[in-house]
Order: sequence, then structure tokens, then C-alpha cells
Amino acid sequence: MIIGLTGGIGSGKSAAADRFAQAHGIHVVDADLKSRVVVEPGRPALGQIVDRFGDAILLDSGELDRAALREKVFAEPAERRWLEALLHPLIREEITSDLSRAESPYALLVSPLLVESGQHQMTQRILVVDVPEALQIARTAQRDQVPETQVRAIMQAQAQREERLRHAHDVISNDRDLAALHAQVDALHQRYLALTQGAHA
Ligand SMILES: CC(C)(COP(=O)(O)OP(=O)(O)OC[C@H]1O[C@@H](n2cnc3c(N)ncnc32)[C@H](O)[C@@H]1O)[C@@H](O)C(=O)NCCC(=O)NCCS
Ligand SMILES: Nc1ncnc2c1ncn2[C@@H]1O[C@H](COP(=O)(O)OP(=O)(O)OP(=O)(O)O)[C@@H](O)[C@H]1O
Repeated sequence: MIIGLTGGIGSGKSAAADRFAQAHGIHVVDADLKSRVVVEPGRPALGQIVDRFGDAILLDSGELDRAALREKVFAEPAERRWLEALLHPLIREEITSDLSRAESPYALLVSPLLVESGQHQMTQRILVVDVPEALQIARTAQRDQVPETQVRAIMQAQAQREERLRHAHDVISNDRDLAALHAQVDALHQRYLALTQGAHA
């Protein structure tokens, strides 16, 4: 069984996934990490990004300047769509190959765009990490040290909170401390184990 774990930027997906992995040994595949792999130096996609945006999109090391590309694509929807059309099929290949190596009773696919990109078709169940928008913005701005306006621009490119919740089979409310998040993950883990064993849950 593959569970899709989604939520907006800074909702707490990584914090929830870390708990599934560290406390319960669940295999986690993270779409954001795959999006880094497919643009590593030497990968064809990096050359295509340079062809479009120029050499200034690279750091001195030859790696992608992610902060520079982030500024461009979240200020210009057409550029974001171009980047997604290039990267999403490559990200999907990486996800499929990683999921095929999972040996835990079930696996997690963590993705901010699970519903928007169609990646949910690879999953049997959708778990949404939900937070009030004000908290989402505050936590993200603090973590990434970016202005709230940029966080809002990224949120505009993602599904609305209500839309995401409409697809949810399960919901984690991440509006309290990490201990409260962990307790919800632990309860869901038991539920997912029961589901994989065919028990009524
Ligand atoms: C624009 C890029 C270079 C910025 O890189 P950066 O290291 O600063 O951010 P990172 O990749 O860790 O993403 C941070 C968060 O931004 C949001 N985000 C990223 N890409 C998108 C997108 N296309 N649409 C909406 N939100 C996005 C997500 O909430 C994500 O968790 C990078 O996000 C990217 O290559 N995006 C396109 C690929 C993509 O759609 N990735 C999302 C997972 S499939
Ligand atoms: N319950 C919580 N209490 C306090 N801080 C939290 C809580 N949950 C998450 N955080 C913090 O909020 C920030 C965002 O959480 P996290 O990185 O897990 O979100 P994410 O959904 O994976 O984000 P992204 O979409 O950007 O990858 C992090 O700095 C994290 O440590």
C-alpha cells in the first residue's frame, strides 16, 4: 500500500514523514528531494534550464541556483508551467523506481503537489497535513528566511486548503506542537498497519 502524504508549503509534511520513518521504519519517498536529483550537474534537464534562463541560473559550483529559479518561477506562472512540464515526468520516474524498492509494510509518497500533478494516481490513500494559513506562512517564512510575500506567491501556485481536504482519506491537524503531530502519526501508523493486514479499520 502506498500512502500519499500532502499539504501546502510549510504545513509539516517533512516533520510528519520523519516520524513515520524514524519511529516506525516506514519507507519514505520525497518528491521535493527527487526534484533535486533530476537537475544535478550532468543531467540533461539542467542543460535545458540553462538554455532557457542563461548561465546566471547556475552557482559557481555548476549546480542549479535554486533560490534564483524559485524567484523567477513564482513571479511568472508561464515559466513555472514550463519548468513543471520539464521536471514532473522525470520526478515521476525517480519516484516509481524508489517506491519499487520499499520493504516496509506500506510506503509514503510525500509531495506538495500530489493532487495537482496527478502523482496521487500512484497511491491508494491520501493523507493531508492541514494547518491554518497564518501558521503555514509564519512557519515557512521563519524556516526559509524569506519574505511572507514569496510564501504567499508559492501558495497561490498550490491547491487551496479546501480543495486538498476534499481529496483526503485521513487528515493530520498540525496546529499544535510536535508532540501532538507525533501522536497523530503514531495513531495513523496503527491504522495503516491494520489496513495492510486486511483488518477492519
Ligand atoms: C523552484 C525550485 C527550483 C525551488 O527550489 P527550492 O530548493 O527553493 O525549494 P524546494 O524544491 O525545496 O520546494 C519547496 C516548496 O516549494 C513548493 N513548490 C515547489 N515547486 C512547486 C511548484 N511547481 N508549484 C507549487 N509549489 C511548489 C512546495 O511546497 C515545496 O515543498 C524547485 O521547487 C523546483 O524545481 N520546482 C519545480 C518542480 C516541482 O514541481 N517540485 C514540487 C514537487 S513535484
Ligand atoms: N507542530 C509543529 N510545531 C512547531 N513547528 C513545526 C511543527 N510542524 C512543523 N514545524 C516547523 O515548521 C516548518 C515547516 O515544516 P516542514 O518543513 O515539515 O513542512 P513541509 O510541509 O515539509 O514544507 P515544504 O512543503 O516546504 O517542504 C519547519 O521549520 C518545521 O520544523
